[in-house]
Amino acid sequence: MEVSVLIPAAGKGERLGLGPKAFLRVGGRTLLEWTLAAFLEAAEVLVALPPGASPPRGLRATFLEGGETRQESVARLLEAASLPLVLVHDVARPFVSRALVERVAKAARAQGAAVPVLPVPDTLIRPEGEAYGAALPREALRLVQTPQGFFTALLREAHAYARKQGLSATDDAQLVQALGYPVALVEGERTAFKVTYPEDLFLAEALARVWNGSPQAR
Ligand SMILES: Nc1ccn([C@@H]2O[C@H](COP(=O)(O)OP(=O)(O)OP(=O)(O)O)[C@@H](O)[C@H]2O)c(=O)n1
Ligand SMILES: C[C@](O)(CO)[C@H](O)COP(=O)(O)O
Repeated sequence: MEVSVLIPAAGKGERLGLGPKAFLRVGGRTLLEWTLAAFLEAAEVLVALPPGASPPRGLRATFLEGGETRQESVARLLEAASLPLVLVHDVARPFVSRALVERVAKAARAQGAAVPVLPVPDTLIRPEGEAYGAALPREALRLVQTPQGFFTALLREAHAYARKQGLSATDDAQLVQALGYPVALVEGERTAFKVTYPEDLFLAEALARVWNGSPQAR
């Protein structure tokens, strides 16, 4: 697939508390190894590692040092990208299917920017102090995932604009939207959840035992 895959993997994993998640082993493989399995057809894979981390041997990827924030890590990965389409995917989402990768790549190739989203399965509220507060219209809301796909030139422009304006965001789509460029939505996958908190390891260990690259339950 003629895309540059950018894997921000330089995070400290502070909420999980077990060090950088890229090297966390689940089901006998690191999260980085699980993640790279979905991108074997990509023409180029670039991975941002924590400062001082030794690049793992035997993996088909180019490694560079990440930055202080996810946004800075992606900016550094972007500098090294050589193809006109990029997919940006968190190493913290190791169980990503090739079907999702292809779905995002297809939409990004057609529209310039695309991200996977999921409906919100729980009631969502805006608390008022310690009180319940107000319920939000969850049917109008979506959970955003990665991989996020973009024309490389568009994402470079978005990061340059963000640097100039002092904008920071939790994902790349927000930076592209800040340029006034529409971001398309495609169906995400609940199995592409982000390993963030200790309890997520129960889910990751269980999924690792049955994961065959497809998000469909047996
Ligand atoms: N300076 C940073 C911070 C985050 N990331 C990456 O961004 C993705 C999503 O971030 P998150 O889940 O928050 O990972 P961490 O930053 O490691 O987690 P925490 O916030 O709990 O420290 C992860 O793949 C992480 O490695 C990165 O490349 N560079
Ligand atoms: C990019 C992302 O995975 C989209 O949902 C999310 O914003 C990353 O958040 P984090 O706090 O950096 O884990």
